[in-house]
Amino acid sequence: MSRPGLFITFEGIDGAGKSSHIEGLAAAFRAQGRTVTVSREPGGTPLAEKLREMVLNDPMDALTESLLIFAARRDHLRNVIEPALARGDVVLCDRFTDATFAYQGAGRGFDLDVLSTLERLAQTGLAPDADLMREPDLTVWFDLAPEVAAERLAGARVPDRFEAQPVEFFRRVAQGYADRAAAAPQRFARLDAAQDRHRVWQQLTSVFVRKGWLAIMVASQGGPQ
Ligand SMILES: Nc1ncnc2c1ncn2[C@@H]1O[C@H](COP(=O)(O)OP(=O)(O)OP(=O)(O)O)[C@@H](O)[C@H]1O
Ligand SMILES: Cc1cn([C@H]2C[C@H](O)[C@@H](COP(=O)(O)O)O2)c(=O)[nH]c1=O
Repeated sequence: MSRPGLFITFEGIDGAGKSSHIEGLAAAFRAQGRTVTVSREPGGTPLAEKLREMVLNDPMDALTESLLIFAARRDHLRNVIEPALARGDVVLCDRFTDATFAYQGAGRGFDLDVLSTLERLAQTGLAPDADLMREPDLTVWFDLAPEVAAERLAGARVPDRFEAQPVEFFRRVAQGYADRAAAAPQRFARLDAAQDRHRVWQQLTSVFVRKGWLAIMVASQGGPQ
């Protein structure tokens, strides 16, 4: 019997530790016989990856940034996410629309109502139910103090336009995530991302075990190297 697709997103400020765990989680789902699509935003299609390069590197105002991000998102939904969900895949996506509300909304101070309008335009009319606005089934929020994230990233790579922002920007972004989580507590799972990698992995997999999406045996075997 085919299983319904699952759309799972990973959120948090830069350096919170999301990427360190996504492949491990994909392996855990595959070990249970699920087909997994791993992707990221902005990005995930050739067009969206081109838009990502611009958003991360070229100077622009917050409206331009938001329009490009939602354009990338629609292309990603049309060509990758919706087809994968229709096949019954588990889709693991490094960031989605909560990032737009946190970074462009809370971080840059851009109008949240305009973002909600763009969200509805970009995320509706693609699923089998034409009226459905696609949203994640679960959003895992790696919650970490901006000062700790900055320490983790220091010297790790050349900073992009976002990573180069001051710590005050990331305080606003972190508050943006907290507001999103408070508004949708059923969808969000908060992890204490200040713990070491192994403990973060344990927190992460226990969320999926509690939901009945991963077996305890599979969850306890994987994890960070
Ligand atoms: N629990 C942890 N404790 C200490 N360091 C960690 C932990 N998790 C990840 N790191 C390190 O912190 C840095 C950032 O991790 P990672 O790239 O996974 O974060 P991210 O949330 O995906 O960041 P970004 O969104 O900016 O790509 C990496 O150098 C990684 O090795
Ligand atoms: C989806 C999305 C992303 N951003 C920002 C957040 C990050 O700084 C970068 C992506 O880099 P990562 O290393 O892949 O996490 O883009 C944003 O500002 N708004 C968004 O909607």
